[in-house]
Amino acid sequence: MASASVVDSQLNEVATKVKQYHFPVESIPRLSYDDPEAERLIRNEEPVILTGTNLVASALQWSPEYLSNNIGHGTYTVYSSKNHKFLYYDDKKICKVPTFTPPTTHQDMTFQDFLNKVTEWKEGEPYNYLQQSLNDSVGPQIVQDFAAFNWKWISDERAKNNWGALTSNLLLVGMDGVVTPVHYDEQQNFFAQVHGFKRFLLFDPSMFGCLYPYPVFHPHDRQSQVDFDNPDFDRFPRLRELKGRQAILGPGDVLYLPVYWWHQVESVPGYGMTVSVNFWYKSGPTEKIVYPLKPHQKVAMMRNIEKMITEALNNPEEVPPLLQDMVLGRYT
Ligand SMILES: C[C@@H](CC(=O)O)C(=O)C(=O)O
Ligand SMILES: [Zn+2]
Repeated sequence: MASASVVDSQLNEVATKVKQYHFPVESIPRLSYDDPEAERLIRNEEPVILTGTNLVASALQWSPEYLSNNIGHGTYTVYSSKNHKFLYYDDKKICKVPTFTPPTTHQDMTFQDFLNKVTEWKEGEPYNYLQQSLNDSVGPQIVQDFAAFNWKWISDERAKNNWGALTSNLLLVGMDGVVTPVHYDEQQNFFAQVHGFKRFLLFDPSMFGCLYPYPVFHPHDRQSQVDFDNPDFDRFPRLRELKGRQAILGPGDVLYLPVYWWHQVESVPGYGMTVSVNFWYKSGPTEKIVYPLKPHQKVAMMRNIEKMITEALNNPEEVPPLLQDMVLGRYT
């Protein structure tokens, strides 16, 4: 397990290697977990990298090899993609878009089979990304490591910020260079980096108009239609206004990723496989409506309006003309 100073020097090196895109990025603050400023940012639903939480200190030994030797012989969901991008889709919504073709496939396999696929991988073959909620199928050593997470710290954070229940811990084991393209989630997230380095690109909820998410009824709901590697400024002109934030995480780092914040997550190419564990929490109730509404509240409102219109029309194809009739030439 690398010391904090080794991780810091590696982070500086990684920062020089990550891909630059068309938009400017500013760094997310990197603060000790007990810094009052860190607490203020979390309270204010702004992202912050936390050091020293020891949230997953017991998992810093979770190299892919350690996991292969200790996770047991249960099966785990492994996604495969023809390229390094893993664009999420909700298979329950495919029925709404008959022409939809899933960009990835997935199958359940043992961790050992997954690791064999990765070690035997050759250029041109599909990329693989293990993404599985941690459950009781893991071996006793992993259970012991999981139980030793700093649950007191994270439970105190949940209570202090009045969040809802922990919904899941996703174990993420990625090949070198895999990317989860830009999207937002509807849960609060403490994202713990365990092995290897990940670069997050973050965009605050007010950037909704620059990131052109798929319609809510689409299988790619919550995902941006934009491809940062091939930005289509004709189709998505407000992409030019995009301003991003960046967080580079090394082993032991925890990123507070606020609900509705857009993020793209990259396993930094050339730094090997990555292992992460996220902690998704239901967001808390809105204590009191304060005007003007915050951008993420407007996103939630837009989602509800889209859902209501789609349901009322009972035909996704009628949604675009109705919304255009409502807006074009009247509000534009
Ligand atoms: C799955 C993860 C992305 C990644 O680590 O590839 C993510 O989007 C999240 O934790 O909200
Ligand atoms: Zn996410």
